[in-house]
This record gives sequence, structure tokens and C-alpha cells, in this order.
Amino acid sequence: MRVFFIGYGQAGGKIVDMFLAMDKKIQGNSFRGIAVNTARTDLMGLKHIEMKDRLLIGQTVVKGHGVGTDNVTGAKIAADEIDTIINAIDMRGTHDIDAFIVVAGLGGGTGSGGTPVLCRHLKRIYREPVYVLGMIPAPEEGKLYSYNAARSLATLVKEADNTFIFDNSAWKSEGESVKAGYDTLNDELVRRFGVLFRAGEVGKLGVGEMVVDSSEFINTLRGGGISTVGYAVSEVSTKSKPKKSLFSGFGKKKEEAESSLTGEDKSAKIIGVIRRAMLGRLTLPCDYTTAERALVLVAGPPNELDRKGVEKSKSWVEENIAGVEVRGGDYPVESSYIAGVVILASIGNAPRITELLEIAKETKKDVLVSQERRSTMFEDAVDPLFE
Ligand SMILES: Nc1nc2c(ncn2[C@@H]2O[C@H](COP(=O)(O)OP(=O)(O)OP(=O)(O)O)[C@@H](O)[C@H]2O)c(=O)[nH]1
Repeated sequence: MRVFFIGYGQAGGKIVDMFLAMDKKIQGNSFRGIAVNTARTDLMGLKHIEMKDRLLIGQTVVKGHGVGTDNVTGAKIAADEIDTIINAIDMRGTHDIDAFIVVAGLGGGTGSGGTPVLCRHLKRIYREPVYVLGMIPAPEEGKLYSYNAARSLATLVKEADNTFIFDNSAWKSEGESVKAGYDTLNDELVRRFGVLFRAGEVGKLGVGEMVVDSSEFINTLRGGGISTVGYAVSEVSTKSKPKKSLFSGFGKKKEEAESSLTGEDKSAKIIGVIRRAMLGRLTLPCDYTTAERALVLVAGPPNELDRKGVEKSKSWVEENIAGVEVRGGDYPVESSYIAGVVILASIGNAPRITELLEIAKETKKDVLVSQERRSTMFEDAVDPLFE
């Protein structure tokens, strides 16, 4: 797919920067992206998004310092400066893209508030679908973050064509703060979504036997709502391993093969990877049986790909989800791993989202009570100097 990324806010910008780094590393040409933020320093910290594609908004309101976790202000700035944002997108070129993907941390202010506004306008102006990749906060980050994320998400399900969720709390290590884990979290996120968003592109090794083109991706996400993604890898038994690998880590940590399936036939290996992708940790842990649609994708060296394996994997996924629409295919990449990715689209039950909405409801009540208390505190006590 040809994807146009918009990294909104600090987290969004950082992650889009990583997607572009990934594309550069494998000499791909699938991704382009810009960053939008109200904080100047966040934009300065990016490495791979060109300077001209970093857009600072809201300067007259927050003077380049960010909106300080106030997503109402984030939304207002986006609405006021929507023409400037659309102009920056147009300048980068949109004629050959398959989809927009807006990436943002939903618990903050700039990305949380701005993303739904941007989605509304992108949908109004362009024919291409508009998806969101949103990170939801861990409860330990505080009630305000959960409140913001819940409000943003409740708006996004109406404004975006579909929203992929990445749950920070499900992915951070035990005993580690969310902040300390950002590098690992982002590596995980970019690796799995990177494989997914590159599906259908013609690489150096040609196209797959069962190509997943952008229309299959779009039809899988047609139901709207929220979606989650599973991922697993299996090492291939080649002696020479390529230097550049789509599934290898960024920087420090290299992905280790989760298990070695040497000796099994190609088809069984593919089914095994897809099973592990779906039953393992999802970007948003949820009840996968409630998914309306699914997309199964297998990427790996051409001699490891197998049509029968993909077909059987699709049937297995179909037996295990609520809906009957399961699409899928493969694509060849230079790698010492086979990667399996499963999109579980339009899911009906995710305990973490229910929890987020509960925290948000509580927080709303607390805010109303404290506002009431503040407004009545001076009532009838003494007379003000003047009215
Ligand atoms: N996965 C991940 N989450 C992040 C990262 N940085 C921030 N977050 C999460 O995103 C939320 C905050 O969003 P930010 O992007 O920092 O905020 P912002 O949109 O720039 O808004 P303001 O800073 O309030 O102007 C919190 O829930 C963070 O945990 C990151 O690098 N990776």
C-alpha cells in the first residue's frame, strides 16, 4: 500500500519518523509522512521527516509550547488551522496514495484533540480512506489521560474509517514505567504495522503468489469501529541471512525467533505462525471471537511462502471469529524470518476499552463535583469589592 502518514502530537510524530526510517532502511517507497504539532521542541527532535514537512500549529495560542494535555484546546487549534494542515498534506502529494493514516497518542492534548478534527476534514476532501493508529494510555498515567483518550476515541469511531489501537499498558514490561518503555513499545508497534502497511507493494523480489492489494485491506476495515493486530515470526532455516531485514529490530534489540519449526512443511509453518499471531499478544488485547472481519498476511522469503498454508490459515481464522469475511495473501521479502500478521477488524468486546470508558465516566463526575464546590465556595460568605 501507499500510505500517507500524519504524525499528530509528540508520540505520533515520533512513530511516523520511525515508519519512514523503516522504509528508508529497506529502500522502499511505500511511505510518506508529515508531522503536525503545537510544540516546537517535539518537531525539532524528529530525524527522518523532512524539515519542510514538520508543521507547527497554534503558535498564537500556545506559543510553540504544546497544549499541556488539554485536548479541547488541541481540537480547537486543529479546527482553526485546518487549511494550513491540508495545505501541507497537499504539498507533499496525495495523487498516488491508497490511504491516510493519522498516528497519535490519544491520552495527551495535541494529538488526542487534533486527530478527530483532521479525520473529519480528510474524509470531506479526499476519496481515500482515513485510518487512525492510536496509542491508549495505561491507567497509571493518570485519570486525565484516560479521560482524554476515551473522549478522543468516542469521536474517532464516528470520524475515521477505522481505528487501530495500540495499548501502552499491555505492552510495557512488568515493573517498568510507560515512559521508560517507549523505545521497546515503539519498536514493536512499528514492526508489526510496518509489515501490514507495506502489503501489496512490489519489492525487489517481485509480488507474492496471493497478492493482498489495497482494496482487500480497505474492505477488511470497512466496518469501522476499532481494530487490533496480531503478529508472530518464525525463523527460516537458511544458512545465509540477509543483512537488511524487514522484521529485524530498530537499533538495539534484534527480534528473536519465537520458535523454530524446522522440519515441518511450509504450509504447517505458515498456519503455526498465523495461529500464534492471533492467539498471542494483540496490539489491543481483546476477545478475538467478536471480530467482524479479518485479514491474514504472510511475509517472508519467496521459497517459504505457500498458497495452501495461507488458505488454511484463513479458514482457521474464519472458524474463530464472529464474521465470515477473511481475506489474505502473502508477499515476498528479503528476510531470515517468516512473519504472520492478522488484522482483527471491528471488534465488539475489548475489556481495556470498557475500563477506559469507566475511568472516563468517573473522572467526568469528579470534575463536575469539584467545579460545583469551587463555584459555591465563596457564596454568601462575604461581599466582593465590586460586581
Ligand atoms: N507508545 C508510545 N506512546 C507514547 C509515546 N510518547 C507519548 N506516548 C503516549 O501518548 C500520550 C501522550 O501523548 P503525546 O503525544 O505525548 O501528547 P501530545 O499529543 O503531543 O499533546 P500535548 O503534549 O499535551 O501537547 C500518553 O498516553 C503517552 O503515554 C511514545 O513514544 N510511544
